[in-house]
Amino acid sequence: MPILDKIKEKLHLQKDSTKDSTKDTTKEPAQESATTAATAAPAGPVFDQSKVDVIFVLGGPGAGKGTQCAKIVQDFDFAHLSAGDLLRAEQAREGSPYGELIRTHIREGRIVPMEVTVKLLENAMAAIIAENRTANGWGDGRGRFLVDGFPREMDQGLKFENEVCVSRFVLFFTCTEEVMLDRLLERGKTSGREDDNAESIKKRFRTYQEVTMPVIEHYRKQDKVREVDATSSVEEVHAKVKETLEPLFGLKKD
Ligand SMILES: Nc1ncnc2c1ncn2[C@@H]1O[C@H](COP(=O)(O)OP(=O)(O)OP(=O)(O)O)[C@@H](O)[C@H]1O
Ligand SMILES: O=c1ccn([C@@H]2O[C@H](COP(=O)(O)O)[C@@H](O)[C@H]2O)c(=O)[nH]1
Repeated sequence: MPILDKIKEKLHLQKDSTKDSTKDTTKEPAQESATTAATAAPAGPVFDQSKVDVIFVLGGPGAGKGTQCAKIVQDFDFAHLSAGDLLRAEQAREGSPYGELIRTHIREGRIVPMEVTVKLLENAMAAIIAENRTANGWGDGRGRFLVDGFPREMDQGLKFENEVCVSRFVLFFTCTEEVMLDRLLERGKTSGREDDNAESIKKRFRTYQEVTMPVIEHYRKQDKVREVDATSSVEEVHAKVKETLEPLFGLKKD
């Protein structure tokens, strides 16, 4: 069986609208299925953008996306989902049929087939929303997510926005390759990541330039990019991020 079909089958990629706690449930089931059958159109995003805020967090490898997301969740009521972390967890999960596929893609700096990543993100969002958090922007099917390191390619973004949730905007961290390389080589001394070595980093930079930068340009044309220079210290970068987010979301209440 082709690998993508195998992935779809194993991850149960057929839409399950019963999981959706944010959708309009007032329609009669018969009416719903009749509409679906008549138009055969996709059901639309699982999560309603008026209830669920998604910020895509992008920037080159080592720009500091993960570091800044960790700081954002200290100040704001967001849940942080790193696409790379979800993939590494799936890779390490005993019995996962995708372990080897994910490992080789990550080592080669390539993008894992989007079906896997989009489903992992959707599942993680659904699980967090089901917790019914009481924080600002949460509860009753609502939620706020930083989706870190995603979308890495245009098709991923389109699939996520068509099937999971439309994003609010992209938080884009800019940094020079020279600085990012230094950071990643330093991180590689302790991270245990198979892709924090000079050879993989070079490939990741190429993928970023060729495949991910067009995603930024796409959202820039829609005026959906908030850009932050990430070359300065962690605290300085965070201060700039805070200025961007505070008027929109308000600080966490202690
Ligand atoms: N502003 C900063 N100044 C100095 N070092 C930083 C800064 N931000 C992050 N770092 C360090 O650089 C390394 C990479 O940061 P981080 O993991 O946050 O980047 P990333 O963009 O998430 O990377 P990747 O895409 O590879 O996961 C880490 O070791 C982190 O501690
Ligand atoms: O949407 C995604 C995100 C990540 N990957 C793969 O994971 C590695 C590491 O990602 P980090 O964000 O640096 O943790 C990345 O190089 C890709 O190989 C992906 O395929 N799709």
